[in-house]
Amino acid sequence: MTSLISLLNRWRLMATGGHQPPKAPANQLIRFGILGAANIAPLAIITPAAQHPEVTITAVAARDRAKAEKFAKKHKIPIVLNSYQELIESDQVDAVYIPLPNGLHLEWALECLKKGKHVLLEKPSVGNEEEARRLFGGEEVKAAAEKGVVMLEAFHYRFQPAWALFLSLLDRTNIVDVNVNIILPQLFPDNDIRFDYNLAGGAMMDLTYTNSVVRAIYGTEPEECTSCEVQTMKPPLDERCDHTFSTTWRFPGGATATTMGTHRGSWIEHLKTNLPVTVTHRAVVIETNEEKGEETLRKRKVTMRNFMMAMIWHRIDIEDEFVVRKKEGGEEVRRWTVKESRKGYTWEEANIGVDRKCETYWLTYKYQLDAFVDRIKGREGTGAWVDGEDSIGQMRMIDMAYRKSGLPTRVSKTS
Ligand SMILES: NC(=O)C1=CN([C@@H]2O[C@H](COP(=O)(O)OP(=O)(O)OC[C@H]3O[C@@H](n4cnc5c(N)ncnc54)[C@H](OP(=O)(O)O)[C@@H]3O)[C@@H](O)[C@H]2O)C=CC1
Ligand SMILES: O=C1OC[C@@H](O)[C@H](O)[C@H]1O
Repeated sequence: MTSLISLLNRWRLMATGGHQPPKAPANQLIRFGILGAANIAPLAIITPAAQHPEVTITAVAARDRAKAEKFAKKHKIPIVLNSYQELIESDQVDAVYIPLPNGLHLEWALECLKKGKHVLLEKPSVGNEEEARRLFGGEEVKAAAEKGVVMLEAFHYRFQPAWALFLSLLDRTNIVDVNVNIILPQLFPDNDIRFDYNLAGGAMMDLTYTNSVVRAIYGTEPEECTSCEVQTMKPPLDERCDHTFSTTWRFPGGATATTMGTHRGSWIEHLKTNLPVTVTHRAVVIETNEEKGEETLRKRKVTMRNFMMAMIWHRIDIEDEFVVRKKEGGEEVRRWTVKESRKGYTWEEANIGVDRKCETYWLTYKYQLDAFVDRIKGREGTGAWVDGEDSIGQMRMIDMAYRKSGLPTRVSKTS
C-alpha cells in the first residue's frame, strides 16, 4: 500500500513539475533557445529547465511564426524569433536544444557550433556515420570546443540513477550476451517524421536506444551485424523506412547481442515485456577452497525493465547461479540460485557512491540537463556522458544494420 501511494505521488509530481527552485542571478544563467515547436520539447527541456536553478528558456523559433507564438505563450517563453537561423544568432541564447527531424540535425548543429552555441542534440545525432564524423570530428566542433562549447547527443536514459545502478551490477569483461527489446504500440501515425526517409526516418534510427544500450554495456564497438530483419512501411508509404527490426551482432571475443524494436507492437506486448535489457555473463570463479579442493563459480544474469524511463517504474532483477565443483575433474558438488531485485529511484536508493541531491520524480531529461550544465560550467558530473566518439559509433552501428537489412542508409537534407 505504501509503495502504491509513493508511486502515485511520484507520478503526480512528474505530471505537475514538482519543485521549481528560484533562478540564479542572470549572469550565471544558461539561456536556452528551442528550434521548432516540437512535441518532445516540454518533456525534454521545458520541465527540466523549470526544475534547474541555472537554466532558463528564453526563445523559440518555428517554421511558422504563429505556431511558435502559440507554443511560447503556452510555455511562457519570452522571445519568439522568425527563423531557426535568427534564434541561433540571437545574443539572448547561450545553448540550443535541437528536437528537429533527424535529417535536419546535422545542418542546424553545425550552424550552432559556428555561432558558438552549446548544443543539446536529439538522438539519433545525424543521418549516418559519415555525417557523424563530419559533425563530431570536423573543424567546427574543434574550434567550438576550444571556446568551451559543449555538444551532447541526448541519450537521456544514460543519466538516471537506475541506469547507473544497473551498470554497476555488471561485470563487463565477462558478459557473453546482451538482449534489448523495445516494443512500442502504434503511438505515431504513418505520416510521422519517424517514417519519412527524406527526414532520415526509420525505426532503427528512432529506436537507436537499442544500439546505445548495447554499446554502453560492452563499452566497445561491434565487429559485425550478423543478421537484420526488417518490416517496412508499405506503398504508397516509403518502403525504405522500417517500422520493425530484429538484429543480431557479434562483439570482440565472440560476445553477442540481439536488438529488437518496433513501432507497431500491441499494448499488451508492450506492457508485458516492459522494455527489457538482459545481460548474461559467463560463469566465473569467485571463490576457491584449497583445503577441500573446490571452487565456486557464479553465472550472473541481470535484467532491467523499463530502462528508458526508469523513474516512471522500473525493476532490476539479478539472478546468480552458483555451482561448487571439484577443482580437479570438475565434478559438481552443489548448485543453487540466488535472486534479488533492486531499484534506484534516487542516487541514495541506488547506493553506488554518487552523492548528489535529486528527487524521485525527476525525469531522465532533468538528469541529462544537470550533466549538460555541469559540463558547461566545468563541474564534475556523475560520470555519465555521451562523447563524440560514442555518437559516431552509434551511427556506424545504425549504418551496419541498414546495410545488412538491404535498406539504404539514411542521408540528411544537407549532406
Ligand atoms: N529524447 C527523447 O525522449 C525523444 C527524442 N525525440 C527526437 O526528437 C526529435 C523530434 O521528435 P518529435 O518531437 O517527436 O517530433 P515532431 O513531430 O514534434 O517534430 C519536431 C519539429 O520538427 C520540425 N520540422 C522541421 N522540418 C520539418 C518537416 N519537414 N516535417 C516535419 N517537421 C519538421 C517542426 O518544427 P516547427 O515547429 O518549426 O514546424 C516540429 O516542431 C527527433 O529527432 C526524435 O528522434 C523524440 C521523442 C522523444
Ligand atoms: O524516447 C522515445 O520514445 C519513443 C520514440 O519514438 C522517440 O523518438 C524516442 O526518443
